[in-house]
Amino acid sequence: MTVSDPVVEDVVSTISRTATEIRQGLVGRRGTVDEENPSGETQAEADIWADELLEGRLTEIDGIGEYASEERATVVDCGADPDGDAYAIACDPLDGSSNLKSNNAMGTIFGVYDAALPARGDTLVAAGYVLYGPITTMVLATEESVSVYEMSGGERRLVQSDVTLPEEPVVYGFGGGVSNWPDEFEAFAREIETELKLRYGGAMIADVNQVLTYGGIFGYPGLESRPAGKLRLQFEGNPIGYVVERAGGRSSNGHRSLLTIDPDDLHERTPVHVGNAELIDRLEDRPT
Ligand SMILES: O=P(O)(O)OC[C@H]1O[C@](O)(COP(=O)(O)O)[C@@H](O)[C@@H]1O
Ligand SMILES: [Mg+2]
Ligand SMILES: [Mg+2]
Repeated sequence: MTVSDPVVEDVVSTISRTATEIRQGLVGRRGTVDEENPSGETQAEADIWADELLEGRLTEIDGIGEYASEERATVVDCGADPDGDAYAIACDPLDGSSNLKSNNAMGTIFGVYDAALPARGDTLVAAGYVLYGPITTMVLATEESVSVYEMSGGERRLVQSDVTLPEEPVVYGFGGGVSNWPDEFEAFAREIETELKLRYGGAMIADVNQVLTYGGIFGYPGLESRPAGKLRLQFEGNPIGYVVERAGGRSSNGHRSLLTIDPDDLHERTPVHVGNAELIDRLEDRPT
């Protein structure tokens, strides 16, 4: 099934082809390099490599005006104007790349914004992620629906359309470390852990995919030591918020939808909570 917007279709098929190469190219690129990304985190060899592959391909697409990623300081200008007819793409080339060491799941996240970056999440026209699990899958949310594809040989094959979160939540995963959680979040987490089953793997994409599959909640809260949390709004929070909201769930920074935050900076961080609406409502009901 192709996406009705031809530029978005071009982006999605380019990411499908590139993701297959990224997956194969992880072999031999598990080490870190002596560089930090704009968020001050040590980069893996694979982070830089995946970013360069995606940048090279996506900036060639007609109708794409900007490319930005977690791994580069500034927006790449590709000529067309995202405040006019063109779109802007924001990527997390490898989400969860610290899992390379232990060979656990990782992903590639993308958002297609109809605005110059940094942009609000409610200007997204599509967003999704590739999950490098035992099977490489893509979850794609557009204005029309949320679909799941299995990827093989650079092609994507639809396996589920009109995806919605299961009504009965089953799993939860919260990042950041209990000793670093603010008291209010800890109290919420204590409640949730008596109701749901823990699933936390250290790659947001893999953890969110469990929430989408089984129902539940994923959160990376603001921390005592870092009130804005760890995850980045443009590359992680917004795309994942868009996917989960399109699938009938909710996203939040603890107070309101991630998609309604006016960004000040390309690399700004935000607390991220996504999942079944009833659970996100309960989280927001607690004063923080
Ligand atoms: O190691 P922690 O604190 O649990 O952090 C895990 C979180 O960090 C991330 O790995 C950050 O993403 P990157 O790997 O793209 O920097 C998330 O995927 C994940 O949810
Ligand atoms: Mg990430
Ligand atoms: Mg990353």
